[in-house]
Amino acid sequence: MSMIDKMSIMGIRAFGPDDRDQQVIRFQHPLTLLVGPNGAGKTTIIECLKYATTGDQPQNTKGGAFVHDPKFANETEIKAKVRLQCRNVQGHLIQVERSMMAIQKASSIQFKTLDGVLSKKRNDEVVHLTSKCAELNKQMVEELGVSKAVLEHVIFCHQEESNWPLSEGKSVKQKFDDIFAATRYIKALEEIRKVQKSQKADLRDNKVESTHLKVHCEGAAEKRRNLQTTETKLQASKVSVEKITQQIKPLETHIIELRGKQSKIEVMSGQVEATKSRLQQMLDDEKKLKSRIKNTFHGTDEQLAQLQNDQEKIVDRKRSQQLDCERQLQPLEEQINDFSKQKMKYSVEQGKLQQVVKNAEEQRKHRDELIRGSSEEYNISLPYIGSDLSSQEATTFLHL
Ligand SMILES: Nc1ncnc2c1ncn2[C@@H]1O[C@H](COP(=O)(O)OP(=O)(O)OP(=O)(O)O)[C@@H](O)[C@H]1O
Repeated sequence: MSMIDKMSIMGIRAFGPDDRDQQVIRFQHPLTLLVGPNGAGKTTIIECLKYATTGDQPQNTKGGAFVHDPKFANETEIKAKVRLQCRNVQGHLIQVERSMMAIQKASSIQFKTLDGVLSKKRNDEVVHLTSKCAELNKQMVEELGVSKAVLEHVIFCHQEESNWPLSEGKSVKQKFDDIFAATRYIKALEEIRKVQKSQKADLRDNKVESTHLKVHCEGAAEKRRNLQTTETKLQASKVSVEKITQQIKPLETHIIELRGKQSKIEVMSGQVEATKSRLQQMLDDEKKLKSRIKNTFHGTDEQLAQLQNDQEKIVDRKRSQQLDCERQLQPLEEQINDFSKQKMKYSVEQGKLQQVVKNAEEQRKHRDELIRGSSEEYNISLPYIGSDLSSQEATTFLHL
């Protein structure tokens, strides 16, 4: 629980602005009673407590009325300061200091709020939070663990406003709502309902999804098991493949050797085939030769050799005779050639002459027609009318 230890006031309302005017109030626990005559400053102390904790000045003090009046001090400038020392909700010592300034102008007082500072011990080190860099009022609410509404309307309630529970219902309700943070609570409830609703929807979706996921999980587990089995099989297969590969290696070498042998055998079988076909050819030749042999020789090999020798000599002689004949034949062939050429020449001449004869025959026929035509025209009787005219007859006709 938070607790107020002491507070010093300077330059607020009737409290003077000089250092010697500074008043320090030590609060007793569990209860402190402020007793004094009217105008002694009891209300001011409560106002200062509220100001120090919430940062709020009393109502109707805008324009610097909360600060000690400069006219009273015969000063143009008054600096007011409230310093409050207390224990926060964790029991740690904290101190808050707030300052204001009132400057006397010709016809009015200018008011300024100066920086506030919250000092706090953290790990044996004093940390200062200024109102420049932190939200001092919010920080104080957190430190004291009491809401601003409670500080304002309950703990440090101004005497002039202490009758608020008797005021009209709407404002009473508003204050109670603020004190009990009902508005926030209602908002929070609404928010919780919204979140609950959305989470229920999410939950429904998640349930459906989880059903699907369960199915997927089971499927995945099944697949994982299958994968494991397959991997085991694969491993075993790899081992056996390795073994077989090792066994195959010498076999491959053997196969290479066998292939070499096979190609040699193929070459040899080709040679055998060729030999066989040659043999067959020779057998056929032998058969043919044997069929052409009319008289079988029954003598010895030497006699056969002698006979062959004789035959070769005869063949040589015949060849020499053939050569002689060929030599004699050559001029005869040349003569035949010349004769052929002459024959060709005569044939050409014969053709030409035949053409001349044909032309002469046509001219003669033409001549005969002319003679017959003339004899008919001039009524000349011809002895050989109707048959071809001889040259002499034609010449005779021309000399008539
Ligand atoms: N701006 C100011 N400058 C100087 N003095 C001021 C200023 N405002 C108020 N005062 C004086 O401060 C005193 C107010 O004191 P306060 O109201 O705190 O006394 P109180 O003890 O609460 O009196 P009561 O018992 O009548 O409520 C008054 O004497 C008033 O004249």
